[in-house]
Amino acid sequence: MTHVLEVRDLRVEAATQSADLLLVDGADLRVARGEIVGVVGESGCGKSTLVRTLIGMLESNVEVTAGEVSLLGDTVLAPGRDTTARIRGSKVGTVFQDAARSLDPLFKIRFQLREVLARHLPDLTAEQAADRMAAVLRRMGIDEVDRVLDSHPHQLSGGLRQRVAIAIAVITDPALVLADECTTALDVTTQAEVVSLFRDLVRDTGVGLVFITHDLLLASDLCDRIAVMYGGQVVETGPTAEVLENPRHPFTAGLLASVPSWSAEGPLVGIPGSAPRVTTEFRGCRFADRCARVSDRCRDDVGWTGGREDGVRCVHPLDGTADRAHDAAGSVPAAGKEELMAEEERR
Ligand SMILES: Nc1ncnc2c1ncn2[C@@H]1O[C@H](COP(=O)(O)OP(=O)(O)OP(=O)(O)O)[C@@H](O)[C@H]1O
Repeated sequence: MTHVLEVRDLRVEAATQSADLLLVDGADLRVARGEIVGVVGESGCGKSTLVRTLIGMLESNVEVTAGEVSLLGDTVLAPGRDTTARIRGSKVGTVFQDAARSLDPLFKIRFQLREVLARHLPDLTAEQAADRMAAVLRRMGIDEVDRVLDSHPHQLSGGLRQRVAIAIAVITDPALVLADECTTALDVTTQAEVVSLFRDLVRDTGVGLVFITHDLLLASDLCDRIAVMYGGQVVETGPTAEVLENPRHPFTAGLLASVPSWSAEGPLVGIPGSAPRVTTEFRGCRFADRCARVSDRCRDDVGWTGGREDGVRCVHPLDGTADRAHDAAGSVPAAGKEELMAEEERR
């Protein structure tokens, strides 16, 4: 099967004054037509770098050093070849957390949508362009099409601005949409509306969606498959229900244990400590220093248990809910447990 998106063994490095950092390491991701794949993880795990790589918007000190990316079977990124910037806006639409990044405050929405069409679909007549603009806004659940088209971004509510930002991302009928924390700044009700919009859009058009979020509840609600990232690596991947109901990576279990509704039966436990700064010299599991199951083997390069499609990057994966329950309460290394106990006592 030809996938809409196929990312293979992607490695992205950043040169800084103190060290060469590894922002994304060996990442794989596949998205089929009409599929929603969630990329979840803590802040700083490399989610946005992955998105910026896919749309050719990396900062000047950041470079792709290995791996390949294909869109609809065509290689768009490989050693010595990068055409990702060319397909941005036409075959790949992007929605960012802040609609301000997608919208220009100086221009009315009508002008901004027309600009996108003029750049990517220059053969459309004025009438066809007008029809398309009205249709895409209606698809976004917007009734007052003319008012919105004649507004500047600041005249619209936050929720409406984000709908327009999504409209800009999809007006060219892209094969793939990348949504990077695009519901994070919205209130809960608007968040639910945007999630429902995405669900309908994917069902009706067959577009592939990569939904980047740190919110596991949102991901569980929307996504068909999930890739959990930690320290620049995808550490666990599979169908959403399997990953979230039976997590195998201790980090995934820790993440779940810190979500209130998942931990209803047990204590709510955060993951003490923070992710390591991963330089190109770094070896071994990125999560080792925060993991109760750590052993010497974790200090070597850690491969996949199971495939990269349905597997876990761990040498001591959890097995079943009993393990998970134990780990949720005990996933904290000794030092972390002391921290938690001290905090309890202070309270
Ligand atoms: N240009 C850069 N130079 C050096 N380090 C960078 C650069 N861009 C990102 N990083 C670092 O790479 C890591 C991954 O960043 P990224 O923004 O991809 O993470 P993220 O998971 O999207 O986090 P967040 O949710 O906070 O945006 C972070 O530690 C970040 O500080």
